[in-house]
Amino acid sequence: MKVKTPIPREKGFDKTLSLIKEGFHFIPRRREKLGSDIFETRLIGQKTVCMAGEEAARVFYDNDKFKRKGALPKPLKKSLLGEGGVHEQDGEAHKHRKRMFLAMMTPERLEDMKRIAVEELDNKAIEWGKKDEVVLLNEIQEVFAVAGMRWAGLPLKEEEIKERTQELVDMVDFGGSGVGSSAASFKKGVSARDSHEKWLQGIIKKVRAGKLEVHPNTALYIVAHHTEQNGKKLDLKAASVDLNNSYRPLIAAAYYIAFGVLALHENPEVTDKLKADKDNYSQMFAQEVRRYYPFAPAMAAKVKKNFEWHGYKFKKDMLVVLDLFGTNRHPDLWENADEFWPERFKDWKESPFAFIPQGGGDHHAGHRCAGEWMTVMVMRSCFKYLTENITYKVPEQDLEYDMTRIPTFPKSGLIISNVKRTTASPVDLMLHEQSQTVVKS
Ligand code: HEM
Repeated sequence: MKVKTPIPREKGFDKTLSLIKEGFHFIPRRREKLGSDIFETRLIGQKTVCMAGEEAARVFYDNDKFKRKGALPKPLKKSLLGEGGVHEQDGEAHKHRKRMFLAMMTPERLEDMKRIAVEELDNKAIEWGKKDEVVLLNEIQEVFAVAGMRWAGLPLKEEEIKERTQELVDMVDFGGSGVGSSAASFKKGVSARDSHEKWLQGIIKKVRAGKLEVHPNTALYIVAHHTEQNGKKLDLKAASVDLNNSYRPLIAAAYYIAFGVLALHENPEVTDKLKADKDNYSQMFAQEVRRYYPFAPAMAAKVKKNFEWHGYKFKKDMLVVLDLFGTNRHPDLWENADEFWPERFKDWKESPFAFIPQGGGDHHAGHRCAGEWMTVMVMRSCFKYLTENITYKVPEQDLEYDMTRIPTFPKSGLIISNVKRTTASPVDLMLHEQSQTVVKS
């Protein structure tokens, strides 16, 4: 990690507009220009420290030094994350709420998720075979939306699928940069959340009243009956936000699937390696997709109490932003960091602070993503399905992706054509693959 002391300060006024314009490039460019992995700037009208690298992530995920209350920008809360959920809890309240999520992620339930996702994918592939071409990102978003809602135990009617899927997509992708999307698309994200939460609240009420029976191992049951530290059930709003948090983020993994198919297209030798799956190649491939391709650019927190680090005084309530994407591409941590090379994960010395596409640190004690194991398992199975169970072509299209858009994806949405199912059922795929249910980082 390169640290210049005193910590450099970016000249000029508030840089929020530059952040919106530059997206994933905002922090990495300034680290380069200022020659330091920590620098000071101004964002949303306040002094802000931006930082990147393993050492920075270790400090950022120290619960004694940082808190989440007041750190998340309002647009993100209103659309993507919701208000009153696990993301903005701190201390014991956070640990207690996080346990609720981790109780859903048992090995059996993760296997369930994988099975359901492959089933939905196979159903879709039957439809794809009847069409000239399909936009893979949209198709996988629907696969994951339906799989997530089924897995969570929600009573989803056939005629509701399109509407509920669109709500989930609008919450995650509100039409451009997550920070700087247009007012109209942001409004779409907010109204999608309102409608979805209202639907969930109705369902939770029925479960609590004993009018809807649901298996006790499902997210729906666990959230509906979860009690807070004060012994009271979660209030209905928070319950709907966190129930949504148990499956909505799977939509994010659809972007990784589109990027993975792009990687397969650009590196044709990878397809055979994926099929052979020697040394758990599919695991290495999924990890490299998460490392190399952009999804979450950064994470924000506020200083909990004054401390000094590298001679810099971090003052209580100061805004600090960790460069997630830049850490995954940091040259100190990754050889040829800007190359797509799954084999790098073969002898990788696992570190919970060097590889942080879904946050860093400890899943139980900190804010690291509760769905990381699920993400990797589902990604592996999808990539294996797409290479072993179907054949397809990638026609001429615009495969560029815009690094100022958050989330970003190949501009065409990744069109595939001439889809043919090569096996009648994906059952072999599911049986022969032993899942890794614990991904250390
Ligand atoms: C591509 C897939 C995903 C990405 C890129 C992603 C990314 C992230 C990131 C960056 C965080 C914040 C870490 C922090 O606060 O420092 C997070 C937290 C979280 N994620 Fe994910 N996530 C993904 C999939 C999932 C899935 C599938 C689930 C659930 C099934 C999930 C549930 C959560 C929850 C509940 C939190 C809050 C954890 C906490 O605050 O303690 N995520 N995720």
